[in-house]
Amino acid sequence: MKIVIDNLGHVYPNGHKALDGVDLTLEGGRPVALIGQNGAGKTTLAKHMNGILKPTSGRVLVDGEDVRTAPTSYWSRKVGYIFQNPDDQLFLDSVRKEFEFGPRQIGMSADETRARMDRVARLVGLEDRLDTHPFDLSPTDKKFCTIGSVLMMDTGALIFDEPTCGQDRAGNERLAAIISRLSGEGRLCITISHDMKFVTRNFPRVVLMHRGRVLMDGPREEVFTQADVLRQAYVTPPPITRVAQKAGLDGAVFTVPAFVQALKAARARNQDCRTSEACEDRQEKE
Ligand SMILES: Nc1ncnc2c1ncn2[C@@H]1O[C@H](COP(=O)(O)OP(=O)(O)OP(=O)(O)O)[C@@H](O)[C@H]1O
Repeated sequence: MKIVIDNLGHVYPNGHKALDGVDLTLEGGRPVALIGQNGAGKTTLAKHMNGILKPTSGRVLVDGEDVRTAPTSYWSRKVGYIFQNPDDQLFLDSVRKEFEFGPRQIGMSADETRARMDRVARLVGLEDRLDTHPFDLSPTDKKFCTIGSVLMMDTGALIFDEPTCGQDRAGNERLAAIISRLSGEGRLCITISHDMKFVTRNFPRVVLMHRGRVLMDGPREEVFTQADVLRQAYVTPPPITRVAQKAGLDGAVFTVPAFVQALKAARARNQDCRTSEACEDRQEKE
């Protein structure tokens, strides 16, 4: 799946310009995080990728097809959108019915639907809850029910809008495992998130938005070392990254093991410096 966004602009009917010349190419099985402060335009951008919104200028191409040329129902078979609030998505009286709903709309056979349901229910951890009413699920499982119902459509790309909102640590780990699995299958996973710990741990590519534009797009290691740009966009790196930066450790540090490694490397460099004549000379000069 390849999504090309070409000079995309979006002005809402009330005249508010939410996107202003966005250029992006999203492709393949490398998970991408969309970050930026509230109102930066992340959701507006993502909603163009499956035709929920149509460009007011520029173009969005999904596998070469312009999103303006077909209704949202067509794009939802190609790009799944998992909304932030499960209550906006769930409306049937069992997990099973939620999972069957999408496939039924597109005329999938009963056998195919059953086979998919087995796979998806296992992936989202709801194989024992298929006959439960979604409103009787825990908030975490409710979220996984919405994810499962979208996964049933077997789309090449998936958009997760604030998926960690209201999740506990175990929920975040389940989510990370699902995104990793889907990416490993070559699906394009795009995630909107304000949770920088989740972003830095799970998304090799990060797109930073600010006032309807892309401010940075690159590997997380590059994006999270641009402290000035992040500040300009009101994005705060995770605490461990900030501590490492304040301590002058090299590179972008996102985890405790990486912190320990960077600290050891810095100590070893200092040790080498103390024992080498060249460093002693340099230190004397300094
Ligand atoms: N239906 C709408 N009509 C008018 N303006 C809107 C509409 N939806 C969003 N906006 C405005 O467009 C801008 C971008 O909103 P959007 O929801 O895309 O931002 P976001 O980066 O996803 O923010 P958040 O992180 O809070 O979800 C904001 O100023 C928002 O108020």
